[in-house]
Amino acid sequence: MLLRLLAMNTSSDEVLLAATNHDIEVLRTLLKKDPTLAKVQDADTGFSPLHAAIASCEADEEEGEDERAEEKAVNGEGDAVNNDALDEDGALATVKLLFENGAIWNELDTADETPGCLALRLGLNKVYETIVDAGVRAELLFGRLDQYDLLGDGDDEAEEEEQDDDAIVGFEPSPVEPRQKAPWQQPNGTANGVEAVEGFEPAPNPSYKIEDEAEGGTAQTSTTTTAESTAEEKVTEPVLSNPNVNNADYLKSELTYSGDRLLDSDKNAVMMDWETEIMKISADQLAPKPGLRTMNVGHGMGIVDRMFLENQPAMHHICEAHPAVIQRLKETGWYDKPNVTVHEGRWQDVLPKLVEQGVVLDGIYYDTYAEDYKDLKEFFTEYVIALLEPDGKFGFYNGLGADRQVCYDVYTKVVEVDLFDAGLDVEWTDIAVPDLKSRNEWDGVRYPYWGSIKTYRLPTCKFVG
Ligand SMILES: C[S@@+](CC[C@H](N)C(=O)[O-])C[C@H]1O[C@@H](n2cnc3c(N)ncnc32)[C@H](O)[C@@H]1O
Repeated sequence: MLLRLLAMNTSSDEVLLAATNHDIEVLRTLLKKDPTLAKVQDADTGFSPLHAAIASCEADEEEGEDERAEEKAVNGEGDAVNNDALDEDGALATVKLLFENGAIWNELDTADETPGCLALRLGLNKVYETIVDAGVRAELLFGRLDQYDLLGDGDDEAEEEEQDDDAIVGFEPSPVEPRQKAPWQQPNGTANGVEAVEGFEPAPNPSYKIEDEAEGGTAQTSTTTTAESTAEEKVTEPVLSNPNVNNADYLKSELTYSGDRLLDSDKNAVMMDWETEIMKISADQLAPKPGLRTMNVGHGMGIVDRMFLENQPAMHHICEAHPAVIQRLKETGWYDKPNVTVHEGRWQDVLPKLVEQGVVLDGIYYDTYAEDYKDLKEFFTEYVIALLEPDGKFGFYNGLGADRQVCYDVYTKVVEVDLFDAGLDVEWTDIAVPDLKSRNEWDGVRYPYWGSIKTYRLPTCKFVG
């Protein structure tokens, strides 16, 4: 890569080369002239300067096996292995400088790796942690901006509707994990088809844009970055490739219960039997003894509701919005079970009524489908705090960013901060994710998730004491 870049002479190439060489002085000069250069991408590899700074710590492909073995012996398995690898500090300084200039933490290269994926794969732990921190700051910042954007003046319905239809680029829903969508997840899940969220430091020229979603949701995002182009010049047409990714469309779609899974009409897994252990531990954490008052939002296959009932609650509320699932609840006798109340409708409509009625609960679980992080946030900021006993517990299905480790790590921290803002402390219980691929769990499912993630982090939240 180094040689190829040497032959180039545009500002983009210069910045990629300086990043590759961890040449802080040159990089600083280039970025001072044009900070948007922190966001360029190499046309062939899709490398951003962040990728370049990290990738130069990787062993050369031409390097012989013997040399590599020798270096591994010196550096230890899993550590970065070539001479440049010894310059993790250089990579770290470069990465920090790039973030200060608005580099994008979750940009994908053509090999479908973000800078964080690369750092993790190469064992560059300090760089990885810096990227996670930058991702957290960027996501928190955009979360706040999103909130601010949605506030509007509050008295113009047309304006509010319009705002709902707008999308900040980088906040597109994703079919990669439709159960819970983190804002950055790209519409079609392909490499380079992503318009990502900026780095944490306010860039001199903020480059996120508000764009109207295309009607019908059928095309793809395309991002073109030429050697001289900037983030502002990227051509982005974010639209949905999956008609079921928003909650309203999902609730109108057909569902299929087939043995060990519940699929939507696009063959996305709404719920799968392998998640039983997660449901069991969640119910046990939230209602550890008989006689408690519990609620589950999102019935799905009814697994977590069965687990709640095993713990003999004094009352158990179920809130479910999909007509096919409600039909199933009727057919399988849930309406007749003692101490169970089924609430038909979206939690957004049901919960305000429960608050009004003065319902108080000891345990609340949230596991819906085709909703975004901001829905989960609204759920705990508005309703958990209104319905939960002072010593009650709240849990949710934690699949945010579960398609890659760096995103999962970022959202673990983002949700922790937002929970704390809402007055809730979270404790994580680690559960090993089974090897779903070798068990053929994804056969017949459109978008597998939990791909590379080995540990599910199960949240149990209590009011800050
Ligand atoms: C992933 S499944 C829940 C699986 C469940 N935890 C289990 O153990 O089987 C999600 C459920 O949430 C329901 N749902 C989606 N959006 C909803 C909303 N806004 N309000 C209430 N239920 C919703 C879906 O119809 C679906 O039944």
